[in-house]
Amino acid sequence: MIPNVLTVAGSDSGGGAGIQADLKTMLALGVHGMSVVTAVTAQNSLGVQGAWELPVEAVRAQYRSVVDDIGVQAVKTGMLASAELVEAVAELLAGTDAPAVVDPVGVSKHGDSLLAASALDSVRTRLLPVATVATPNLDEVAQLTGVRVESEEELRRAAAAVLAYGPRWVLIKGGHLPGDAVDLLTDGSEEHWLRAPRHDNRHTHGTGCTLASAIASGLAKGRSVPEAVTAAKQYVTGAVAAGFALGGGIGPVDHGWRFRAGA
Ligand SMILES: Nc1ncnc2c1ncn2[C@@H]1O[C@H](COP(=O)(O)OP(=O)(O)OP(=O)(O)O)[C@@H](O)[C@H]1O
Ligand SMILES: Cc1ncc(COP(=O)(O)O)c(N)n1
Repeated sequence: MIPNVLTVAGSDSGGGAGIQADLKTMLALGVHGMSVVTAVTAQNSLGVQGAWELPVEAVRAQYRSVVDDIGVQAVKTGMLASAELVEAVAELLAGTDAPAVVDPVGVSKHGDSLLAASALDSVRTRLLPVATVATPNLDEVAQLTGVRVESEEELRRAAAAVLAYGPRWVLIKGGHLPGDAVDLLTDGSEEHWLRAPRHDNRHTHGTGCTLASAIASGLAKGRSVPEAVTAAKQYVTGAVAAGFALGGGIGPVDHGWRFRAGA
């Protein structure tokens, strides 16, 4: 049986992040990918030129179509744009019997806002409590909790501040710190440090989406959270190492790096 994984996220016309990154990751990791589109962005390697949210009923209808007929073994959320969409998706997740990986996408790599400031409170109080794993980057940690991380030691304080909102596990992504690419996974009692060499590659568009979708794919296959996160980190590290120059700015990671390595 091939597990079904659902992404609830925004479309990236450039194909490097969002829904497109999620579905490519799912194909590469051997699960069946499905999508609920929350917003459409006009986006490329230079930034986000425009963004349009879908009506909340369109998001609910897509979700119900997939879950009620096909069924899901894991869900991943990404760009949710507004408080109304965050709250609707949190309610849908709460009624779904599958693990949820919540990537609380706030700002794109180019600094374009992908979430209204008025939605932050709904992320804290409605979305994070229904997450099996929340995967904020350091900017999102600062936005959501006020904790600013400038060194590896401070990742622990960031994790505690996010866990206080109720996700079962948190993976704090230290990709924006200098030095090794170090992330901290914890549920408040166990700690797992995930360390990979930093690849000196500026083509890192979509790393966060790719990592969260890879975790959801592992959970859908029945792996534990630490096992799924460890495998996902290996996949994203290889994808960053192979990332390619596309357009005039920050190119995408290579979701197909394992196929090419084996070709
Ligand atoms: N240059 C790099 N080399 C190796 N790993 C990296 C690099 N940059 C980021 N990572 C890893 O990629 C994953 C995503 O981390 P990052 O902090 O970039 O997330 P993000 O900012 O949410 O990504 P996104 O660009 O999708 O918003 C983490 O496991 C991080 O350690
Ligand atoms: C639709 C969508 N979702 C998520 C991201 C974050 O990815 P990045 O930080 O690499 O720009 C994005 N740029 N676009």
